[in-house]
Amino acid sequence: MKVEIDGLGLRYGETAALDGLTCTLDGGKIYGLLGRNGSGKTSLMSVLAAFRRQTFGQVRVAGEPVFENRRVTRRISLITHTGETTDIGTAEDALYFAEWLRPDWDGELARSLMDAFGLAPKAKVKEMSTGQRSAMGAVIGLAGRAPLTMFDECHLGMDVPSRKIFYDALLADYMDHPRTIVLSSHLIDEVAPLFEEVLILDRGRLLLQEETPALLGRGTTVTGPADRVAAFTAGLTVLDERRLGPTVAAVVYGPLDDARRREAAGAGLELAPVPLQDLFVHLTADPAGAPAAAPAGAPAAEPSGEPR
Ligand SMILES: Nc1ncnc2c1ncn2[C@@H]1O[C@H](COP(=O)(O)OP(=O)(O)OP(=O)(O)O)[C@@H](O)[C@H]1O
Repeated sequence: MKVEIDGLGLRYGETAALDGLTCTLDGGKIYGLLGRNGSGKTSLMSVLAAFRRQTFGQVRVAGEPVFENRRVTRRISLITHTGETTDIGTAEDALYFAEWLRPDWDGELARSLMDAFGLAPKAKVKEMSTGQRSAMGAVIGLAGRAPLTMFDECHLGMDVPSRKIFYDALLADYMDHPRTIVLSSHLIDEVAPLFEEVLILDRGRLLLQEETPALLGRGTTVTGPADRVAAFTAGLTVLDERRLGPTVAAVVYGPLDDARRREAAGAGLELAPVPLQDLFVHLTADPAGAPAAAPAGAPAAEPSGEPR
C-alpha cells in the first residue's frame, strides 16, 4: 500500500509534533521508523491510522485521504504499546473484535501465535502484564494482515524469547503475505535485520530515508595497528575509536570506494560494517554537542565531509 505524506504537520497546542514532513513509502516493504524520543514517530503513525487529524499538509494511503475514510482505515492497522485497541474483556473477546474489524483476519494464525506467546484465551486483557499485553497486540497486528500494518514500540515489556517469537512470526508471515509494515523501535540493532528501508525522524521532520544496505554502507569499522589506522583515517570523519592494546578499531562515517578499500587491505587493515544503531546515534546527535545529520534522502556523505 503506497503512503504519500506531503508537508504534514501536527500540533498539540504550542508543540509541533510534526513539522512539514514529506516522504513517500512505495509499499510492499518492512520499514523501520526511527527517531529519538519526541521526534514524532507516534504522531506520524497516529495520523496515518486516522487516530488523529493532521493540523496541516496531506496524507494519502492507496491514493486516498485517511481521516474519516472507513474504506481506507479498515485496511490500516496501528498497534501501539499502550494496547488500547486490545483492551477489551478477555483475550478471546479482543480477538473476536479484531476479526470483526479486519477483513483479512487469519484466525488460525491468531491461535498459533497465542499458543507461541503462552497467552490464555480466557485471560482478562486488563489483568495481563505489560509484556503479555504487548504480545496480545502483536497477535492482533499480525493476524489482522492489514495491507498497511504499523507497530509502534509494540514489543514494550516483552521478554527476549517473546520478542524473538514476534520478529520471527512477523518475518515469516510477511514473506507469505507481503504487505506494507512500519515498525518503530528503540531496540535498533535487534530489529534492524527486519528493515528493508529506514526512515529517521528528527523534531517532526524527515531526517533521512534510505534502503537499509545503502544506509549501512555509510559507515565502516577500520581495525588494525594504531599508527596504520590513524594514517588511513586521516581526513575522514571518525565517529568512535576503541583501543585494545596496540590495536585500534575506528568507526568512520562516509562510503569508502574500491580504491580506498584496496588501500586498507594493502595496509593490513580490516574493514567491517557499522551497526545501524551506531549510525543512528551519529545521525541524530544533538547539533550543539556533536556531528549533525545528513539531509533527508541525500546520497551518502563524502568521506572527508560531515553532512549538513
Ligand atoms: N497528547 C499530547 N499532548 C501534547 N503533546 C504531545 C502529545 N503527544 C505527543 N506530544 C509531543 O509531540 C512530540 C512528538 O511526540 P511523539 O509521541 O510523536 O514522539 P515519538 O517519536 O513517538 O517519541 P518516543 O520515542 O518517546 O515514543 C513530543 O514533543 C511530545 O511531547
